[in-house]
Amino acid sequence: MSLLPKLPVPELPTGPWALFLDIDGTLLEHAAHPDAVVVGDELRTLLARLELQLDGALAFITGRSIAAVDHLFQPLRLRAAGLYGLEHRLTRDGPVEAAGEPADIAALAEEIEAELGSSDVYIERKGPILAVHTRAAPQLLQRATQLVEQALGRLPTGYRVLAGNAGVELMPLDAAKGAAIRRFLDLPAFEGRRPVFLGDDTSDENGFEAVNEIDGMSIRIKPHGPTAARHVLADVGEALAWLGAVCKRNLDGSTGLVDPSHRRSP
Ligand SMILES: O=P(O)(O)OC[C@H]1O[C@H](O[C@H]2O[C@H](CO)[C@@H](O)[C@H](O)[C@H]2O)[C@H](O)[C@@H](O)[C@@H]1O
Ligand SMILES: [Mg+2]
Repeated sequence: MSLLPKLPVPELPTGPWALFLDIDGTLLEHAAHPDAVVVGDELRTLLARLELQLDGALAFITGRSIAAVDHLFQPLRLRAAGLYGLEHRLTRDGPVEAAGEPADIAALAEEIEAELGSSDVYIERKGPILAVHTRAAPQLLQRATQLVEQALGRLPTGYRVLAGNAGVELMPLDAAKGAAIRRFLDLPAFEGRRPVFLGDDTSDENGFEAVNEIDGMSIRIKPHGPTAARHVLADVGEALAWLGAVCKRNLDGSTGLVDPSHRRSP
């Protein structure tokens, strides 16, 4: 990670490319509760157009479950890696293997719920991942972090604690956005394309590192400190404006965004 000044985001990537999108804090403004975010029709239309222009080489890379993503964006369904890559939908209409909740994570969730659960603290149970949201009670973030860190000692090895945006998450070590992006790049629809990844959070840093390693474009939204991303955008508004400009330029036919030799894959 570096504090070096970041390059402005290029107007458009050159050559065939693929788009990987974080959701919260990148495409959607944060809201008081995970269920309170708003997906507008304009965003749905923009994503559907970009997906078409990219011949299917677009995927959500998110900490949410894919079921939660589908609910938010319905009726739009896109390729997705959910739960930081623990879940995948590799084709638009393909199946998702939902990850179950291990008994020890369920017990921990109930324990934290008993101590902190209130209208101000939301404990989001996402199968093997537990997120404790303290946006409405920032004074409880320290205690929430302490509880999940203490639990690490009791759980089987293979879990880590990651600071979230106004909260904290406990997750398996193999939940990582970089690996999720690499998995998509092995698919025919993504072959030979340069990855472009937009994200806003600590959990996106691993994705930035992965795309940097393969000559992709890493773009961090609203960085608060050091980031591995090579480009920055100020906020969700700028991210949407950039995506909108990319889409419009392609509609105008003035970019090589779509390589016509690429077959549209399922
Ligand atoms: O990887 P992302 O797509 O950015 O998802 C990260 C987490 O986003 C959600 O929580 C965050 O957004 C909520 C809505 O704005 C906000 O209320 C919460 O404080 C944020 O932490 C989602 O609920 C999590 O499951 C994701 O991991
Ligand atoms: Mg995010």
